[in-house]
Amino acid sequence: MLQRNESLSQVAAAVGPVVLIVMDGYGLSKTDAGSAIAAANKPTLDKLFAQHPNIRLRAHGTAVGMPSDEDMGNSEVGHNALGAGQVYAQGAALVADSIASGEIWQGQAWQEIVAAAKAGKASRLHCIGLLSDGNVHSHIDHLKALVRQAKAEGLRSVRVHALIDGRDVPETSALDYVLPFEAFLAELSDADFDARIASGGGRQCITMDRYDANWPMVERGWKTHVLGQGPQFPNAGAAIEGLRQQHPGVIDQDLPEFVIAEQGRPIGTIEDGDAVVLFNFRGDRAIEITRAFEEGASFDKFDRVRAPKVSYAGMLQYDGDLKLPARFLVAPPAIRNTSGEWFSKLGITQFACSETQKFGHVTYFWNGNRSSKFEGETYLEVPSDVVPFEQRPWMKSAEIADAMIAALQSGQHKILRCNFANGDMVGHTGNFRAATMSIEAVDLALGRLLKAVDAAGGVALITADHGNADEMFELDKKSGQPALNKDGSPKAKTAHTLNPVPLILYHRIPGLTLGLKQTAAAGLSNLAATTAALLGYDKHADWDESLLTLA
Ligand SMILES: O=C(O)[C@H](O)COP(=O)(O)O
Ligand SMILES: [Mn+2]
Ligand SMILES: [Mn+2]
Repeated sequence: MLQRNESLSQVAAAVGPVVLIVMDGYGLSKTDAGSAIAAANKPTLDKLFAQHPNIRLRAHGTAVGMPSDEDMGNSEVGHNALGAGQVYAQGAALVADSIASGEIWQGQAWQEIVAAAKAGKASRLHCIGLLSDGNVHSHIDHLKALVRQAKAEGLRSVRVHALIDGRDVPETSALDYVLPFEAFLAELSDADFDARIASGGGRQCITMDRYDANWPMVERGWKTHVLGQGPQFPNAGAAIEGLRQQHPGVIDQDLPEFVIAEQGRPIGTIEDGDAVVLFNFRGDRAIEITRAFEEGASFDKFDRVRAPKVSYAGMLQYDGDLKLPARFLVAPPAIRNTSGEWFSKLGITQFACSETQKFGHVTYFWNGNRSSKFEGETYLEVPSDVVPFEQRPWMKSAEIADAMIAALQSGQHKILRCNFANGDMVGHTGNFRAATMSIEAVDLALGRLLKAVDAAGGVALITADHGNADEMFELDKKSGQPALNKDGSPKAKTAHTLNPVPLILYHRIPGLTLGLKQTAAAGLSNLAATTAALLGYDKHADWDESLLTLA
């Protein structure tokens, strides 16, 4: 149980609602070079930083449960840490460890996959997933381990369905992964074992939709991977080169689908009796394609044309409540005692809001990858546009602000949380000007929202889950200046950054002076206890400490 803290009782008595605002993709860069945040006109944020207590939080690497401090943060691990108040070894680390110890191969799930593939006509394993070392959704080393083990187990054939990244890694780096990987498969192949890439496409074009935003993307992936429909190429390297020629200027994540074929016949359609592993470990973008494989005749999201009877496994279980998928190779982190759960147990009402693209971030990820609500929680999803976000950099920031303001005015919620997707979603497009506008849109929304916080006598904690818009250009490691393309233009960066994020404490409650303490370890996981402190409670024993200070 969370205990009341007497020394905080005056604070709690003075504080109305507590508003938690996540500016997705808003990092604090060391330099203004290439920062869309530095370039943005953002009077509200400027004032917040100048006039209100603010500190830096660690939002990457081991501070959020990633294997190493070379790993950038991401929305899953960031929102898990924010909501759970603690840091768990995350999917990336759990899978790497399980492979290193060999435990993954001893597990029942893998054994069943091997047995099923062997029993099938083609002795074939399909591996679908994101082909990069981004370590956000997947890691190519995990895929290589799967292929090696498939051979060691005596399977005769592996087909890889490669989603092209360019979003968690440099924007046109596809061939840096595809070519060595095709060489790796060729080297492993022999008279008894045949491993090849069979299909693929840009991750923002096929298969990896999330939060039911765009099912036609998943349908396109299904047609590509399962039915073998799409433009044909002799191998994936040729596919990338060919598609780039056909679609000049299109970056990797947006490349259309491709199918590898011999004499006009796709080499790796998915058939009855095959085994399929989705080697992504992160859940949000893995759930829809998993449903397409696992659901029976009631599946109504698109016409599958043919639903092969396969043995399917996820690298992890993506949703523990929905048991999706039923079979998984590595157990996900068992995230317990989240702030959502404990505040709910205390009868504290909670409101969570974002637009579709980040809706699951403030609900499912926030609550430890749990898809059902805790008692006293109210969720509101603002439907996202289905467009390239560089065309609408304001996204739904105004509507989210409207919804939060209405929720504050209703007086029904004690804790309200929201996510502004802009800095991240527009940051991922690599479009500097649009990213600058995206930050300006957040600033405008924030200005309105904070007025409502004042009117309600509330306190706002404003933070982010990781950086993105803070570095829109690849920076030269030595000079710190933007790296240049051959034509002298700066090299766009689409991935997250390793920068810390802000935590700003905002309120205008008369007579109340609060501060934030900057500690060396201060990170996203300190937010839950800080929120509890504002409400007059000691933290849960599992949570990292509160950063609130009293004057
Ligand atoms: O899925 C994505 O869009 C990127 O891989 C990571 O972005 P997110 O972690 O901010 O969602
Ligand atoms: Mn994010
Ligand atoms: Mn992102």
